[in-house]
Amino acid sequence: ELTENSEIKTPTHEFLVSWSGWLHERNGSSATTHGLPAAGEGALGGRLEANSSGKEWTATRRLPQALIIGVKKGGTRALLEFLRLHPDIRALGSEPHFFDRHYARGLAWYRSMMPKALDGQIVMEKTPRYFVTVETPERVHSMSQDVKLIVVVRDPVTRAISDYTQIISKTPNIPPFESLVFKNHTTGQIDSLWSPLWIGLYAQHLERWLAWFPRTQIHLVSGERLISDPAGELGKVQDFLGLQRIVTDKHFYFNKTKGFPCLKKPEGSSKPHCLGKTKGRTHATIDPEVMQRLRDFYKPHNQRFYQMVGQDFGWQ
Ligand SMILES: Nc1ncnc2c1ncn2[C@@H]1O[C@H](COP(=O)(O)OS(=O)(=O)O)[C@@H](OP(=O)(O)O)[C@H]1O
Repeated sequence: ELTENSEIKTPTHEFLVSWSGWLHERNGSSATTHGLPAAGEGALGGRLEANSSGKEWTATRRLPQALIIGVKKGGTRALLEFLRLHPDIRALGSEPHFFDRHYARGLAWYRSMMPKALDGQIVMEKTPRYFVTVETPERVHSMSQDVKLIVVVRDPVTRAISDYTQIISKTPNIPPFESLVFKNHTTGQIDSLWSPLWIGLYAQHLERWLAWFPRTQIHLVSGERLISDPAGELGKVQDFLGLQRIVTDKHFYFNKTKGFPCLKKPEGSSKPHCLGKTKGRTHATIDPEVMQRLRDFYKPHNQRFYQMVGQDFGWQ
């Protein structure tokens, strides 16, 4: 199910998402691709029907022009699903893990995984692990110097607990969060190399990206605001991508049972839709003292991150 973190295992096109069956609201504009009829992947696979102007449009597989590179548990799936409502975005549903795991397969393979797109449409994918893998920035840069990079960041303490919640759901016998956090329980030294904590050292990871890409090419999304004001965050992402603001507050509703914003009409459907069960899980209650230790630990790292990006995310 594409709302999960399904990873591409074999070079197959079966994972490719289909073009929207849902006609997007588009401010009455008849601009370029917005004027196309909704069509299935089959229709996009070859030549599309001639449109009203009698012109033919051919969709091709292209390398992505935008990537959601992280962070794991930041809200990357929500962002991708929301962006997908935009008729000028063609997004791969699963995580291809090209730059971190399947790089040896080559760019032709990577391109073949991408959904077909028309001229003017932006092709994108999300693999949250890219943000923290050392070799990725250089590899992405060698594919394209102009690629637009998006990072969804979330309070690193909450993010770590979210990560742990996923780990324990798969490996129920692992020790409690409170004991994994410390390298040495007696001294209270934090184990910053434990993956759920290490991923939250955003400044450290971002620094590696900034060695290859200018700051202007990296857009940061607040994972918290993506929940409290999805339309506001989506507006900024659309601006960053140079797109018309088509995904707006009209597309969202707050689902009280889920406790998260959901889509009134997701891509390819006319029914309201929330993300799957693994998104928006109930977190374990963590010892408040350990929480405070973690907040203290992240404080200087967060401050450095705010300075680097020129934005204060307000994490405590
Ligand atoms: N609209 C909406 N619905 C459900 N969940 C939402 C939404 N927006 C953001 N989130 C938050 O997304 C968190 C999962 O992040 P990711 O999708 O980046 O996770 S993953 O890295 O792909 O595993 C997930 O983390 P948990 O709450 O810990 O499950 C959510 O808090």
